[in-house]
Amino acid sequence: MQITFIGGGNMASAIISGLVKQGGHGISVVEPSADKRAQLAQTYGVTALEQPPQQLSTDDVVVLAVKPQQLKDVCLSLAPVLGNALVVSIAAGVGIAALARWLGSDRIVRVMPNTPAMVGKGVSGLFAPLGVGASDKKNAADIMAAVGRVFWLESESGIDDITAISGSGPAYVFYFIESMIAEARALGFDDATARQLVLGTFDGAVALAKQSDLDVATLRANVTSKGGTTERAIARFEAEGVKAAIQAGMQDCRARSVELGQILSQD
Ligand SMILES: NC(=O)C1=CN([C@@H]2O[C@H](COP(=O)(O)OP(=O)(O)OC[C@H]3O[C@@H](n4cnc5c(N)ncnc54)[C@H](OP(=O)(O)O)[C@@H]3O)[C@@H](O)[C@H]2O)C=CC1
Ligand SMILES: O=C(O)[C@@H]1CCC=N1
Repeated sequence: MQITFIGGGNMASAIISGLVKQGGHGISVVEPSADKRAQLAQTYGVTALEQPPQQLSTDDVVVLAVKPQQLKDVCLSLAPVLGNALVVSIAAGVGIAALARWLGSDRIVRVMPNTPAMVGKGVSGLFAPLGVGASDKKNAADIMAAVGRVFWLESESGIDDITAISGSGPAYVFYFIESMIAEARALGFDDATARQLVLGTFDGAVALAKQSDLDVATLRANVTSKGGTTERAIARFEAEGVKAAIQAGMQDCRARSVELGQILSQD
């Protein structure tokens, strides 16, 4: 596959790193920053361009990896050279109808990836409208499968849903990790030890949740001895509304995805 990324920032780099490890693809990246171009070429051995190619072919796949706010201008400038290339947009919010209007093509798949793609542990939600063919869907899924797990969504609003779960989710997890490391430091552990204690705990808990036949609520109950220490911590979390805050945060995240789509898709 010949894949051209438009935008070589955080998420594009994460996907490119997985594709390069897999091998067998021709990858180029269009990126305005000279420093980022040099870094991408050096780290991944990809072709880094300042401007999009003069013409794309029907067999090409173009991955739109710029910020949602940059997407309209990027699509309008791509339209004359796009030909009939398949477009994969990883941008939050902006819907297929607006993309199709700006690109003059509806051969589009939307994807919501996440940054653990960088280490091959990404989770991506994909949506393709009815007119997109099976081989285009397979190509889009193959790109994302190179960096992790792939889930097809039945409706485009599923992209907003999954943004609130897995797209933004790594930041929620890092927030929890950061909070625990800060408290471990406050208890007197040095930075490296605090990090190992907390990351080891996450690693172990996730591995146990994946391997166990028990659901996570039971696994939590198994740590929580009656009258013991964990019970106090969980009681404080509940009293402070931590679970409700996490759920409300996810709802706000989803609402922002919808709002971005409404604001940025107007014309
Ligand atoms: N980060 C994440 O966890 C996730 C991000 N996404 C989506 O991925 C997209 C990219 O996000 P992210 O990688 O974090 O953002 P970044 O800002 O890291 O990357 C965007 C890149 O696009 C470059 N750029 C700007 N204008 C153009 C242009 N005209 N042509 C080519 N490149 C251009 C930017 O350069 P410069 O900095 O010089 O402006 C920047 O390097 C967003 O739409 C986001 O919604 C989706 C899922 C997860
Ligand atoms: O914060 C954002 O808007 C992007 C989309 C999902 C994760 N990062």
